[in-house]
Formats: sequence, structure tokens, C-alpha cells
Amino acid sequence: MAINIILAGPRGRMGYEAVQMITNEESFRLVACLDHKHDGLTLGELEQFRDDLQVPIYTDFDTCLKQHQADVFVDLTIPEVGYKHTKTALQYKVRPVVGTTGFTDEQLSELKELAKEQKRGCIIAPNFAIGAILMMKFSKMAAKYFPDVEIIEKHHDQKLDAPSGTAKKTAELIQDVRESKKQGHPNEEETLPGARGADMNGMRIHSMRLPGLVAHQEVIFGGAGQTLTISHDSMNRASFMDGIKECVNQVMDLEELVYGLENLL
Ligand SMILES: NC(=O)C1=CN([C@@H]2O[C@H](COP(=O)(O)OP(=O)(O)OC[C@H]3O[C@@H](n4cnc5c(N)ncnc54)[C@H](OP(=O)(O)O)[C@@H]3O)[C@@H](O)[C@H]2O)C=CC1
Ligand SMILES: O=C(O)C1=N[C@H](C(=O)O)C[C@H](O)C1
Repeated sequence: MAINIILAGPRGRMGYEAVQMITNEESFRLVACLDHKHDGLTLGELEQFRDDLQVPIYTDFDTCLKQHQADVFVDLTIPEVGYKHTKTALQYKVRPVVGTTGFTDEQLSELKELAKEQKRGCIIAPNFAIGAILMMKFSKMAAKYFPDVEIIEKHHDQKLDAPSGTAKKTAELIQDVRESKKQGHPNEEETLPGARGADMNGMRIHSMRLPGLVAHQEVIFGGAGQTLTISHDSMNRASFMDGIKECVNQVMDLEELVYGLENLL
């Protein structure tokens, strides 16, 4: 039996790639899309998609969910909207797979509670690329031995949230094993505000935004007379598609929210 999917954000950089992946996968069926434009049209009627993609577009999620029996909802939009969509999907007992980043800790806790109440699987994954998951896991391993660490994340200049979801998640994983400490000189001062980046329990996160970049991260550890750099680069959005596929399959067997693909691999 095919898994019926509703996708939010089909015209976006990630959404476009996800449409190709879902429609090429025999065991998936894209039953509808959610957008804030083009209500009543089909994907095939939009310039960027193949003419034969007879997938209806809705701007109202409730209407979409009432019209289509879906198993899984995939969100690749923007933080504020992605959070609302995820909540609505769970209320309709449809399992969300969320790639959208920038949710607050409060929003994540609320969604965790809702998924538990509804006994429905939900996966929120700040990064779907297997290489990025390994980079995070290796960073957690290294942090046990190197408590001095800074994260540099580099993304395209159209990204809305900073730091990236991946950088935050990496810092959280490192925090599980790193003793909390302020790094750098105790009397250091920023003569230009922000020069030392964001501060997470003394660990620094720096966000770079430039045209030409896709998604890249370096985790740099420093110790006596040595540094260790763990880095990952996504050269294109195809790098995230195997992870989405894995999440769509795995979410069907879950009854709670899982935050991070590293918990499923
Ligand atoms: N987990 C992961 O592995 C990855 C996660 N991401 C995250 O995925 C998200 C999307 O990234 P990306 O594709 O690059 O971003 P884009 O800006 O390219 O795409 C976002 C899409 O969402 C649409 N949108 C805006 N508001 C709504 C709404 N109310 N309902 C439905 N759609 C809406 C936008 O339309 P319009 O352009 O008309 O505003 C756009 O088509 C981001 O949060 C990003 O951080 C990205 C890459 C990997
Ligand atoms: O916006 C992006 O592009 C990406 N967002 C995710 C994040 O915030 O970590 C994942 C990846 O880095 C690409």
C-alpha cells in the first residue's frame, strides 16, 4: 500500500526537490500540496513542474485535510508557518515529517506533548543529510575530550533563521557531554557587537550567509597544541532527499515526536 503524502512548500528550493523525490518513489503518493498561493490549481499548471503532475494545491490546510486522506504531512516552509501546519496535521492525526527549521524550544515541547496525546508519530529533523547526522554524532564524541569548541555554519543568503537548525542541534548534542564553561579570555570584550557569535553555555556559534553557498558546517575543537575540525558540506538539495524518504517510512511506525534523525539511524 502506498503512503499518501501532503507536502507544504512545493515551490521552494527543498519543496521542489521533494516533489521530484516523492513522485518518483513507487511506494509514495503525493495526494495534495499546501501553499500560500495558487489555490485550486494543480502542480502541473505551474511553470516549474511537469504538465502531467495532477496534484491539487490548497491554501487552506483544514480544507486540504478534509478533502484528502493522508498518512504523512511533509513541511518545508518557514518557521512560523511550519509550526502551525505541524500542529494542525497532528490534530487531524496525520503524521508530520518536518524539515523546516527555526522552531523555539517551547514550540518543540508543545508539539511533543500533542503528538503523545494524539498517539501519532512526528519527526522534526533539522538536517536530513546522512553526512550531517554523522558530523553531529562525531562532534558529540569529540566534545567529551575537547570541551573548547566553536561552530561555524555557512548558508546561502536567502536563509531566514540564524543560527541554522543544524548548528543548534549540534550544540545541544555537544552540551549533553561538554562541561559548561565560558571559552576565550575571561576578560575578552567585543569592540564590535556580535564579533564572538552567539553564546550557548559559553560555546560560540557563528553564522555566515553568502550567495553561492548551499549548507555547510565546521565544528572546530581546540586543545593543547592541536585542533580538530569536523565538517560537512551539502552541495545541493538532493543531499537531503534520502533522509526525507527514511523519515516518511519510519514515522508510520512511531507514536511520539522524535527530534533529530540521529535518533532513528
Ligand atoms: N531539514 C533539512 O535537512 C533542511 C531544512 N531546510 C529548511 O527547510 C525550510 C525551507 O527551505 P528552502 O526550501 O530553502 O526555503 P524556500 O524559501 O526556498 O521555500 C519555502 C517555501 O515555503 C513557501 N511558503 C511560505 N509561506 C507559506 C505558507 N503559509 N504555506 C505554504 N508555503 C509557504 C514559500 O513560498 P514563497 O516563496 O512564495 O514565499 C516557499 O515556496 C527552511 O526552514 C530551511 O531551513 C532546508 C534544507 C534542508
Ligand atoms: O536553510 C537551509 O538551506 C538549511 N537549513 C537547515 C538548517 O537550518 O540546519 C538544514 C541545512 O543546513 C540547510
